Amino acid sequence: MPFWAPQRKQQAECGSLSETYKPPDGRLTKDVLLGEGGTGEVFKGRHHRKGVVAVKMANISRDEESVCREVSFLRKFGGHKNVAAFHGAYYSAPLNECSSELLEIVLEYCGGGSLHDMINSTEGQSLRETWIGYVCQEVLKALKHIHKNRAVHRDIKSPNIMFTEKGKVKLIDFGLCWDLDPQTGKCYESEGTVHWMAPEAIRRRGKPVAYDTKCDIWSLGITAIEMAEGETPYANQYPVSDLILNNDAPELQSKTWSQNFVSFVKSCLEKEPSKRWSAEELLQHPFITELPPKKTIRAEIKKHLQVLQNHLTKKGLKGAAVWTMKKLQSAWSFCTPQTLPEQSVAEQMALEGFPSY
Ligand SMILES: Nc1ncnc2c1ncn2[C@@H]1O[C@H](COP(=O)(O)OP(=O)(O)OP(=O)(O)O)[C@@H](O)[C@H]1O
Repeated sequence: MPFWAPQRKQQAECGSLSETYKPPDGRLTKDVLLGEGGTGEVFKGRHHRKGVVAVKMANISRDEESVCREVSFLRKFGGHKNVAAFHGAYYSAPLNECSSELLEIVLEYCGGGSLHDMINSTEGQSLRETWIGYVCQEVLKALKHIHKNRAVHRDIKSPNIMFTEKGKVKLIDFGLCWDLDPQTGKCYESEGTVHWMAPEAIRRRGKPVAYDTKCDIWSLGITAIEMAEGETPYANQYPVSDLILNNDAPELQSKTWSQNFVSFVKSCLEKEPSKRWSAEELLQHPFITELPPKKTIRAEIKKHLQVLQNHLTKKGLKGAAVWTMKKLQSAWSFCTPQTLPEQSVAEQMALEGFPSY
């Protein structure tokens, strides 16, 4: 059992987890690693009924409570069209004494990658304004639904916003999602990823925090700046939490953005939460209502994602080819006193089926 595994007093609890999350009644395979977070690795896989899926290998030995909470929120919100659909969670017993108990959380596969990756691999790290509006609109729809159900996501940021291959927008990572207190409508734990956190959700020394659904709206405003300018405010500054607390609300830096976009960001980034717009109100903001037809934007994004994907594949193959070339060169230089001329290596690689560039 790993050192971080909580001591489980009741064996029954363990038994009940395997009872609640029975193994799939068919095949669930995992192949390519898609990403990794604090909860565990995420693989591309195949589900016997759902076809291609994403499988999040959540480590329950490390933090059972938060994994089970994430599953319950996925169950609750996974039916919304802007949330990666939830297809089930399956218990996986530790393989040996050193491995952990896992819950295999099966989700809709988002083959277009994350918004974070898209921003970083787009030239100038800046997205078109209409694309930014479209992403915000889709995230706002998910947030309106979550907030109506008196919950907060608390981790809205570009790595948690995914695209399908068709350019649809899906929210992931409900690990920090929380039900608001039924009496007060507030949340009292300071949680989130600091660069995207609303000022009221950041703990000031010695003072308790209390915040509501508006914390997600602030994070969306920061994500909008990220899409426009390639990075969050205070990206390379320290300490970020003090800067968020003590400075005026961040704004778009460039003067080239439209008035509608500037006003949208301002409505998301009001430091006073009661003045900050709600998801429902923002869906009526002209930046959103005056967007071109969704079909048009989605087609543009789909094409862009394909170009990025092709570029990455090429780069990946090229990387593999260079690695093989170096390996072959070192192997041959070991056998023969002289290093083989590059052309011979290239010929050998062609024989091995590597494409030429
Ligand atoms: N449904 C999905 N389809 C495709 N890729 C996914 C999917 N879900 C997650 N990923 C990939 O796996 C990564 C980690 O996923 P996720 O954010 O859910 O994990 P986490 O452990 O909760 O992360 P964190 O530590 O940031 O909270 C994502 O950034 C993304 O690249």
